Parts: sequence; structure tokens; C-alpha cells
Amino acid sequence: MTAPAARALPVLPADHRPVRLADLLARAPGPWPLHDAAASRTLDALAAKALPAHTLMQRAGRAVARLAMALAPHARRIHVLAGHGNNGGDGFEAALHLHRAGREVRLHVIGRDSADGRAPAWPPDAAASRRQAELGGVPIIAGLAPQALDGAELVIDALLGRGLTRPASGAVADAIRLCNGSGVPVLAVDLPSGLPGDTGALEIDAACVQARWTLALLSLAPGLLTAHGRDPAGEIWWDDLGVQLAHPDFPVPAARLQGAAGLQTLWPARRHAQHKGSFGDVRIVGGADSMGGAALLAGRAALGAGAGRVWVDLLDDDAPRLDPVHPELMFAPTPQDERLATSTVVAGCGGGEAVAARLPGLLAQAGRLLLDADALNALARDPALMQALRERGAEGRPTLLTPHPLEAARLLGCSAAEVQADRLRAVRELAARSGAVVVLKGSGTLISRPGALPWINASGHAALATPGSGDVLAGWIAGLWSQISGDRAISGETALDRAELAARHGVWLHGRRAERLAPGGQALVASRIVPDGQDR
Ligand SMILES: NC(=O)C1=CN([C@@H]2O[C@H](COP(=O)(O)OP(=O)(O)OC[C@H]3O[C@@H](n4cnc5c(N)ncnc54)[C@H](O)[C@@H]3O)[C@@H](O)[C@H]2O)[C@@H](O)CC1
Ligand SMILES: Nc1ncnc2c1ncn2[C@@H]1O[C@H](COP(=O)(O)OP(=O)(O)O)[C@@H](O)[C@H]1O
Ligand SMILES: [K+]
Repeated sequence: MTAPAARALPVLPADHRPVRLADLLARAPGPWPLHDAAASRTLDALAAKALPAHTLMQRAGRAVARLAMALAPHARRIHVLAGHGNNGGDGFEAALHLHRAGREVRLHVIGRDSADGRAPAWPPDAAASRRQAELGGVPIIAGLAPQALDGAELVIDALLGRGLTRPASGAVADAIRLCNGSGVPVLAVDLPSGLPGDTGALEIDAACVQARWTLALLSLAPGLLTAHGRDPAGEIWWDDLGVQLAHPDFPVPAARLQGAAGLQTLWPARRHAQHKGSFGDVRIVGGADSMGGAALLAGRAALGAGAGRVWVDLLDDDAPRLDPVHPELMFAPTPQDERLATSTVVAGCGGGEAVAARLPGLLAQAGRLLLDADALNALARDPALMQALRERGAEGRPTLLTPHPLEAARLLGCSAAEVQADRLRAVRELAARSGAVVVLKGSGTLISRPGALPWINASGHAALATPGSGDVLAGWIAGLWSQISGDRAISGETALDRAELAARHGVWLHGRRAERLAPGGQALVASRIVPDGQDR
């Protein structure tokens, strides 16, 4: 397997195809590119040009059929739902292969084959595949009747792929709902039909296939991995269709997928001759009123991630100044001198209204600053703080923002629904406006810095949807960040590079720990997500 450059398609050895995304991430030597619909059309055209006519769709169909037989080896009766684009073309090819392999195949053509028998205007490749399926003796049925899937053992969803331009409606939406209602396992071709591949954002009540598996072809869509995408996609597989492309016109990806690859190797070793001062100081400013726990979770996470010394500056004067579970944590007001310039400061966890008054000083003095929760809300309310944040960036002092979608919406002056409708756009916009590295949390957490390709994190699941898990994340990132700064700065990296690296690594480890603790996605309490030194 070769490392994927931004402008080349990653290549897998033939015997590795198709590959489960989890295995791809475990083996990949570098980040994996994710392509939007426009880029995937370009890739499609480049791939098609590199092969004899019609070969690409044949390969796609063969890949789908092979995976179907591997995932559901005992399925005899297989229904293929084909739409009227190239996704449908892949379905025709898959149907023909499965028919030849002795499966009892029914091919339903949805949306175009009218009762009056008029020839529909298929794209040329799909039209050729349809003819081949017909000549090959595959039974073709117009539409999907209500009981049609009774007795089916597998459905192949080839209704809509990257060509989706609006929410599924009419006969296509009806077919999607029948398919979901049937309870038959579904293998989706390229995308679960109805899911917008660029964003993963589904409108309320939008029809979308709930797949058990999705086989992505040639490129991976960002929408499979963020917003609503993970649920309808099921287990994601990928096949490069044996096309090895590197081309001057190769499209730039929309994002990169963050797995384990490329993280550990960038991390400096903990050497014998080092001491706690080598691993940096972290200061947590938060815990107002009844929210002291949030600051403790962040402090514990920074310690567990390997920070040298951790102080908690509680904003509630009456809260106890001891953590009996982690007596290593120190409690002290944040100093207003040069110690702040060499510290990594986390502000906001349980910060309430009180944290706002601390922000001007922290923005002016902290060497590395991570703003979370209430600190972000204060930033959204006060343009002077936003200006101070931009000035920090311009002076080379890095800041990390870790908003969830509503906090991001406040910062951008829009609604959380608008953020979720295009998470990649929102994170890019927030990074550009703030000059900071931004972590937009939620399923498929995004990490972005100004002017660079965003990352989509692949680890984690809904077990993280638990109070305090964001506080753990903030402390975890800060604990990592403090270790690659100061004495142990990675040579050749800028301050913003290190902020981004700490964010990518923290988000990845946080999600992976949740997966390990709750493999079935069962409930977790945030204090269990605090790292314990085993999370490398
Ligand atoms: N680059 C790749 O990944 C490859 C792509 N191929 C397949 O080609 C697909 C893309 O093909 P197309 O561009 O023809 O797109 P689709 O097959 O996804 O959609 C085609 C048609 O559906 C219409 N449409 C859009 N939204 C609709 C809606 N809500 N309801 C009803 N109709 C709607 C569009 O106007 C378009 O005419 C990929 O998803 C993949 O399956 C494969 O053939 C080979 C490799
Ligand atoms: N459904 C989900 N799938 C994956 N990660 C999630 C999900 N829900 C929440 N998370 C993660 O859990 C953390 C929650 O943070 P946040 O919303 O700030 O909560 P809190 O303020 O209670 O700590 C974030 O890292 C977020 O990405
Ligand atoms: K599909």
C-alpha cells in the first residue's frame, strides 16, 4: 500500500480489495483523502479514460457482487434496486454477476421505466449495462411493489449515489421506505441512497436507505463519515476498482480522514533523562458555581494524557480545593506573569458567566490557549474578544477552539441546523474568521486550521454523547499539546502545526478509548473516558 499524496489516488494491492474502512485505517501509512461529488466526477472521468470503454462500471458491478456474496454467502434471493443514473448502472452490472453466479436475482428499476414502455434516457454506460443485464436474462421489474421484498435475503441499493441533488422523493423515496421497512439487510452501492455525499446532512424525515454495509467505489465521500452519515452507511467498505491514478488534473480532496496513521511517529519519545518539567504545564480555568466537575475532568484528562504539572483554577470560591480521586491535581489561581506564557491553558470547562472576565488576560498572555464551552459563548458575545483572538494568531500564539455545533453556530452567527447542514464549510469558515485551529465536535468530529484541508476523525461513537466528555477532550488535547511544545517542540513544525497535531491526536484517542470501553456503543460516564496512560 502506498502513502496517498493529496493529488494521487491511494492504491491497494489487488488482494486487499475491497477493504473494510476500519482495516484500511489500521494499515494505511498516511491520511486518506475524501472527495466531494465534483472531485469524484473528475476521478470517474480520469479512471474511465484510463481503461477500455465501459470497463469501470463492469468493475464496479463485479466488486459489488463479490462483496455481496462474501458478506451474505447464504443469501439466495437478492433484489437489486436500480435508479436511473450511473449508480443504477453499477446495480445492473452487479445483478448480472449475481445472476451468473446462480443467485435468484430480481432487478427493480425505479423512477424511469414508465408503464408506456418509453425508453428512458440513461447515461451511456448505465444504458449499456442495462442492456447487458437484459440480454443476460436477469428478470427486470418496473418499480417496487409493497410486498416485493417478502422473502428477500439481501437488497442491493443502487438507487442514488453521488448524483443526488435534492432529497429523494416520489417513487425513489417510496422504494427507500419499503426497503427500510422490509428488515432485509442492505448493501448500498457507493452511498446509502438519499444521503448527501458531500455533507452527510439529512433533513428531518428525509428518505434514506439504512444500509448494513456500504461499498464506496474509487473515492470515499465525506458525508459517509460526518453529520448523519455514519448511521445509514453501516459498515463502510472501499474498493479502488484497480485503478491507479496520479494525474496533473487530479482533484484536490475535500478533507482527509483521521485514523491512527501518521500520529505516533510524530510524537517525541519520553526519555530517561527527562523530568516533569519536560512535559509542560497545563492550567485549567473553569468550574464556576456547581460545575467544578467539568474543570476536574479536564485536569484529570490533561494529567492522564501525560502533561507534566496540572493546576486547576476554580472560579467557584466555595468549591473544595482537592480532587480525592486525583490528588496529583493542584489548585491555584492562574498567575498573571511569564509562567502564563509557557503554559497551555484550557479556559471554559464549566466556566459559566464568570469565565468571561478572565478571557482578556488569557488571550493577551497565555502561550497556548484552548477555549471550550462557556469561553466560546463569551467569545461569541464580545467582538473585542474575537479581535484579541485574531491578534494572538497574527502574533504567532496559537489558539484552539473546541465548539459543539451550537457553540459553533453562536460564533458564526447562524443556527446549529445551518452548521450541521454543512459541517465542513462551517469549520473552514470558523478557522478562517478566528485564525485558530477549530475542532467542530459531534459524530465525525472535524479539525481545521486556516487555509488547510480539514480532517474528519474516524473514531468514536454515541457513547461519547455523555455529559463531561467534551471536558475530557479539552484536557486531553491540552495534555498532548503541552508535551510537544516548549523544550520538546517538534523541529520544523510551527506553533499552529503543533496545535493541529495535538487536536487531531486528542480527538482520535478520545474516540478510540470510547470504542474500546463501550464496543457496542453502550452508555459511558465521562470520568471513565479520562486517559490512563494506555491510550497511545
Ligand atoms: N467515481 C466513482 O466513485 C464511480 C462512480 N460510479 C457510480 O456512479 C455514481 C454517480 O452516478 P451519477 O452521477 O449518474 O449519479 P446517480 O446515479 O447518483 O444519480 C443520477 C440521477 O439522479 C438524479 N437525482 C438526483 N437527486 C435525485 C433525487 N432526489 N431523486 C431522484 N433522482 C435524483 C440526478 O439528476 C441524476 O440524473 C456513483 O455514486 C457510483 O455509484 C461507478 O460507476 C464507477 C466509479
Ligand atoms: N454521537 C456521537 N458520536 C461521536 N462522538 C460524539 C457523539 N456525541 C458526542 N460526541 C463527542 O463527545 C464530546 C461531547 O462534547 P460536548 O458536546 O462539549 O459535551 P460536554 O459539554 O457535556 O462535555 C465531543 O468530543 C463530541 O465529538
Ligand atoms: K446507492
